[in-house]
Formats: sequence, structure tokens, C-alpha cells
Amino acid sequence: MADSAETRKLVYLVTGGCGFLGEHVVRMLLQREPRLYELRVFDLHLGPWLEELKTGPVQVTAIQGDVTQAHEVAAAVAGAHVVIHTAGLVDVFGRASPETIYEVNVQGTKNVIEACVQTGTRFLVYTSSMEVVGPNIKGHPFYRGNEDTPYEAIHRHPYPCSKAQAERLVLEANGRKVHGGLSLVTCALRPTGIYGEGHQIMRDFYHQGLRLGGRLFRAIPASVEHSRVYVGNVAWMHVLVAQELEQRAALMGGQVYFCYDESPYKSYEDFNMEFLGPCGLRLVDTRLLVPYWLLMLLATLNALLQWLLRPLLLYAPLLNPYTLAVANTTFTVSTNKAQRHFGYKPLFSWEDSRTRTIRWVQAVEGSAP
Ligand SMILES: NC(=O)c1ccc[n+]([C@@H]2O[C@H](COP(=O)([O-])OP(=O)(O)OC[C@H]3O[C@@H](n4cnc5c(N)ncnc54)[C@H](O)[C@@H]3O)[C@@H](O)[C@H]2O)c1
Ligand SMILES: CC(C)[C@@H](O)CC[C@@H](C)[C@H]1CC[C@H]2[C@@H]3[C@H](O)C=C4C[C@@H](O)CC[C@]4(C)[C@H]3CC[C@]12C
Repeated sequence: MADSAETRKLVYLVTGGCGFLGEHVVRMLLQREPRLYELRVFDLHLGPWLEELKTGPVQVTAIQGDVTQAHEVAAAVAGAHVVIHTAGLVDVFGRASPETIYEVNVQGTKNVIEACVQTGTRFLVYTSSMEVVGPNIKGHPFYRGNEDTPYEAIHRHPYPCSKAQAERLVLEANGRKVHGGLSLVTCALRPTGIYGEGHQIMRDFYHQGLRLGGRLFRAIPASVEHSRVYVGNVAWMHVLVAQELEQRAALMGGQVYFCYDESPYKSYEDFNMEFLGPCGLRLVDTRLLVPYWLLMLLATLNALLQWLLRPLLLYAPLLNPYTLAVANTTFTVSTNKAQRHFGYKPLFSWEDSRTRTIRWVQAVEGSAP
């Protein structure tokens, strides 16, 4: 579409816009939303890269703020046509307290919803998570499930509990009258494990492999499959949902959509090796040496150590009872609801997603051959 001033009239707000997913959403909006007049990027920690975005035709407004502070959220939301709410504490490693996770993920979402109602913003897209569904505390597999698949979603960990509560608040807010008398239209997107440029856990695994002489040790059977989704496709789905929400409010309002693409179903570790292998790491099968019961013991010891050391330092290893349980439980989605409801198709093929991620690991970690 030709760039003309009269088409540029929309104001978007992206909360968590400097995070792993948020940055991709911000960049995707600048590339794919021609009606954008102002893009507000709200985050606790603003990235220096925002400055480079201020030279284009869209007004990029960086807002350093805290979603737990209602007045800061209201000020950022006021005047926005669309809010994409990605801000959250993604913590399954025990870094933050359950109270803090609740404060950010649930109270922060309440603040965003109330700000939309008070200021008259009508469209809210929430970044939920697969973990709203599972895996549950019983370790039941979710095999090629979709948004309507029955599944006993029982959680105890603070993170999935907070995401489930926040998602419910967002969906229940659909249809509420906002300032000005029109209705709020909301929907929630549920990414599975996101990967791609900027994925900190991928970076952590790479560094762990380098420390272990180029080896990573398989802890989980290859038969335990996970769905993963490329960050660029998740960002694209957020942009597309926001674009279609007004025209298709009756169909999309109050709905949830899994984020999916052509990324293959693999175990979490095997999937990561699609990127870490070309960067020189290899996966060594040590399950005979380290049977599952020993892994559980090590995970439990990690949790105990974290609790004992907490007054002195933060000890938050990747392996704990929760991450082991999630890693060891099949969770795969197979759905086309997003395509049926708003014409979503992945923007990036599996090959493209894989190449981009490999290049990122090589470039960022200086591991290019
Ligand atoms: N990474 C995944 O695999 C994944 C999968 C499914 C869903 N999600 C969801 O996607 C969203 C983004 O996750 P991510 O992986 O990009 O995490 P991230 O930690 O990289 O990004 C989260 C952003 O939110 C910001 N933030 C945190 N607390 C804040 C507060 N109080 N006020 C304002 N900003 C705050 C952080 O500074 C950060 O920039 C989260 O809601 C997460 O639950 C992530
Ligand atoms: C140490 C081994 C057992 C190793 O295999 C552990 C991997 C573990 C750190 C990850 C396995 C599954 C991941 C989670 C999953 O991809 C989905 C998530 C939902 C999203 O909303 C946030 C991230 C996460 C919880 C993700 C976190 C890392 C894993 C637990």
C-alpha cells in the first residue's frame, strides 16, 4: 500500500514491547500495518534499539512504565486504538516470587483492561500461553490438540496459574462498554514454546554446551514431542489479529487462538539441536547414566538449593521439578482456527525460521564457522 499521510491514523500500544516477543511485534507492526500513525512501546526496561526506529514515517513513542501501576498504564493507553499486551513475567525458574508473578501477570492485565474501559480503547489482544492449558500437574499428554480439545487444565505453578487467570480476565472483558459507549473487543493468543532471534533460553543452552566441551546431554526421550513456534510467526499473528478484530468482532471477540506454524514436532532438546547442532554442539544420550529418577532427584536438589541460598543469592538453574515435568510431557497442537477465523497463514516457513534462528545464534554468539 502506498505510504500516504491520510492513511496513517491508528495509534497502537505494545506492552512488553522490548521483550523477546514484543520487539518482534513492534518491528512487524512497522513493516505490516500501513495505517500506523503512532506506535507506543511500553516496557519496564526500554531497549536502546528503539532509537533506530524513530527515523521512519511512524511516530515511535518509548514509554518506560510498569503495568502494575494503573496510572502509568492508563496514561499509555489513553488515545490508543489497539493495545497488544505482551508484558509479563515469564518465570518458571523461581527467579521471582509467586506474589510478583501474580502482580505483573494478573494485576498488570487487570490494569490494562481497566485502562481500555476508562479511556475508550476498543481492541485488546493478549499474549496468553499454551501453559494455560497444560501440561497439567498430572502430566497428562496433550497430543495434536486444538482450542476445543477437552483437557483437565490443573495448575499449581505460579506462572501457568497467572497466565490462566489473566487470560480469563481478558476474555470475560469482551463486550464491556468502554468510555464513549462502544464495546471492548478482546482475544487471547496462546503461543507454544517460542523460538527465534532473541530467545534467552536458547542462548543459555548454547552457553551451557560450550561450557561442557560442545556437548549437551539428552535428559528427555526423543518420543516426548513439543510444539514450537517461530517468533516471527507469533508476531505476525498478533498483527493480523489486531487488524482483523474490528471487522470480525462478532466472530473473534472473546476467542482464544493457539499460535502455530510449520515447525516440526520434536522433543524440546532435539528441536533446540536444529539450531545448536549447526553451531557446533552435539547431543549426547546419557539417559542410561542419568535415569529419570536421578533427574528428578537432581531437580529436587536444585529446588532445595534455591530455597536455601535465596537469602544469599539467586540460584535459578534450568532444571527444576517443574521444568523437568513440562519437558517430559508431550504437548503438541494441531489446529487451523486462526486461519478459519482471520485468514492466518505463517509468514515464515520452517526452513526460513530455522535459517534465521541459526544465523542469530551464530552471529550473536560469534560461532559463525
Ligand atoms: N517465550 C515463550 O516461549 C512464550 C510462550 C508463550 C507465551 N509467552 C508470553 O509472551 C509474552 C512475552 O514473553 P517473552 O518470552 O517475550 O518474555 P520477555 O521476558 O522477553 O518479555 C517480557 C517483557 O515484559 C516486560 N515486563 C515485565 N514486567 C513488566 C512490568 N511490570 N511492566 C512493564 N513491562 C514489564 C519485560 O521488561 C520484557 O521486556 C509473555 O506474556 C509470555 O507469557 C511466551
Ligand atoms: C534440563 C532439561 C530437563 C531441559 O530439557 C529442560 C527444558 C526446559 C527449560 C524447557 C522445556 C519446556 C519449556 C517451556 C515450554 O516451551 C513452554 C513455555 C510456555 C511459555 O509461556 C513460557 C516458557 C515455557 C514455560 C518454556 C520454558 C522452558 C521449558 C520448561
